[in-house]
Order: sequence, then C-alpha cells, then structure tokens
Amino acid sequence: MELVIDHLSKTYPNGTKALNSVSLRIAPGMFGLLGPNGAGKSSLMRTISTLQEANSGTIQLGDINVLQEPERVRQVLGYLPQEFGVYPKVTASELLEHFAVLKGISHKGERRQVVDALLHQTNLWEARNKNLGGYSGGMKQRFGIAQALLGNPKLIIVDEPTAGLDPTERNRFHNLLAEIGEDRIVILSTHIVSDVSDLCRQFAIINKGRVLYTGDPLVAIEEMRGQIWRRSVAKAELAQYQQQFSVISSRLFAGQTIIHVHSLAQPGNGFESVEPTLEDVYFARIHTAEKVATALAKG
Ligand SMILES: Nc1ncnc2c1ncn2[C@@H]1O[C@H](COP(=O)(O)OP(=O)(O)OP(=O)(O)O)[C@@H](O)[C@H]1O
Repeated sequence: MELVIDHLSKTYPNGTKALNSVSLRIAPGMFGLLGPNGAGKSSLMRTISTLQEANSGTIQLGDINVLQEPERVRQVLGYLPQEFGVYPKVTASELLEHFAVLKGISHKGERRQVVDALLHQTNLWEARNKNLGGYSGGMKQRFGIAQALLGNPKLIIVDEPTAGLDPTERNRFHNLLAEIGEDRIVILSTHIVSDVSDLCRQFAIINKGRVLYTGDPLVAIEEMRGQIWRRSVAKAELAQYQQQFSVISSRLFAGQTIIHVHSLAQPGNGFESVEPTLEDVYFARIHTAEKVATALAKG
C-alpha cells in the first residue's frame, strides 16, 4: 500500500498558507517528515489523518481516496498527535482497554489479548497498573504508540514524538518505531534531524508549506559531498562570514564558533572540506530556499 499526496494545499481562515502544493509518494517503511517549527508538518499530518480538510489536491492511500472517504481511512490509521493527553487517574491497562473498545474490538477475550500484547511490545507491562499521571514523558509516548497500534493499522502517523525525551528514552522509542515500521507506512514528523537519520529510509524536508526535498537520506548526503566546508571563527567575525558565505550552521565547540558553509567550490583560506551529514543537507536545503525566496521578493 502506498500513500500518494498530490498538490495538496491548505490555507487557514486567517490567511496562513500552511501547505502549498505538497506532493509526496510514500512507500511502506519509516518516512521522516523534517521541518522547522511552523513548516506545516502538523497541518499535513492532520489532513492525512482526516482531522481537517484541505483546500485543494488529493491524497490516495492504496485504493482509499483519503479526503473523500475519511471513515475508511480511520479504519486503517493509527495516530499519535503532538499533544497526546492522558487521563491521569486511570491505569495504562484500563485506558488501553477503553481505546480498544472504541476501536471496535468487541470480544472481551480478544481485547485482553491485544491489550496485553501491546503493553508487552511497548515495554509497559510492569507499569500497566500504574496511573498514567505518574508516567514519565517517555512512558506516555510509548503508551501513545500502544494506542496508535490498536487494530493493526496500515498507516501510522507520529507527530514530533521525541521532543522532550531524555537520550535513553529516545533510544528506546526509536527501537520501538523501527520495529513497528517494518511492514507498514509510518510517518514520523520531527524537527530533530537525528530522528530521521537514525530511522528512515525515505524522508522529505518541508519548509513554509513547501516540499524542498524528498528521497533517501543516504542519497541526499551523497549529493552534498564536497559541498560542505568548515572553519572556526571568532565570535565577532560571525556576522561578516554570514554576509560573505552561505553559512548554513554555526555552533560552539570547546569554546570556539565552528561554522559550516555550503559551497560548490573551496570558499577560501582556512576552510576545510567535511563529510556532510543529514543535518548539513537539511540546513543547506532550507538556506538555499530562503535565499531564493529573498531574491524573488527583491525582484
Ligand atoms: N488552526 C490554525 N489556524 C491558523 N494558523 C494555523 C493553524 N494551525 C497552524 N497554523 C499556522 O500554519 C503554519 C504551519 O503550522 P503547523 O503547525 O502545521 O507547522 P509545524 O511544522 O507542525 O510546526 P510545529 O512543530 O511548530 O507544530 C504556521 O504558521 C502556524 O502558525
């Protein structure tokens, strides 16, 4: 089953153009949707999940016309929204059981089996009788995945799931996602580049409602080879370098400011070529798009 999004646009009533002719083709496996805050990721996720309507364009999931047949989509969809609220005074086991009833798993014995299996899979078995109010951020997110997996969905959407998780929980969550993403479409929306490089064989970069790139992360990195340059600069020189070069990132390392520049040729003295990472790809694509937009605005 493939998910095909074709020229999808969405403008909110206040005039914000959140999606601007988005086209993507998503095969089974983990798909990373990468973009900064406000890029339009949640708008896209909510539209695919049939929680809001689009102004134009189409979404096809296998033989389902997503925008025309929301009921059919909901039968094969698991969704973990960005803000996943839980009832604090209910245990994981009770709430999952409740969600299972809502999902239509009406036979009690079958429901118990499904719920128990999911609690094991998400590593929450030991904590199943604890109130959800006492769960850590990572445990809540794993619970969110358990509820998203009810009914064995063919399409799973997780919106910014690792924000706020500590490294151990993030790692554990990544392993869980990798496991569930083996035989269905899992769309992972995130602004954290390493979520995508760790997990996804396909990804897209989205900014200001537009798709800037889509493909395989390894290919995207390969395409950037020889175009990323690094040097350390004094903090006071940073603005000058930003004027003169395509500085795609700057960070402090051991008290020094290290800049990465995107350039087809050696930018000048003091720059050394570095192996690109997906983060370089991401920043370079966004930087180039911003430059083009500024040039177009200036005429
Ligand atoms: N209901 C709404 N009404 C008006 N504008 C909205 C609404 N929801 C989102 N927006 C705007 O649409 C744009 C895209 O927002 P969206 O939430 O889709 O981005 P995002 O990439 O998910 O960002 P974030 O990670 O911050 O949620 C932003 O400018 C946002 O302010």
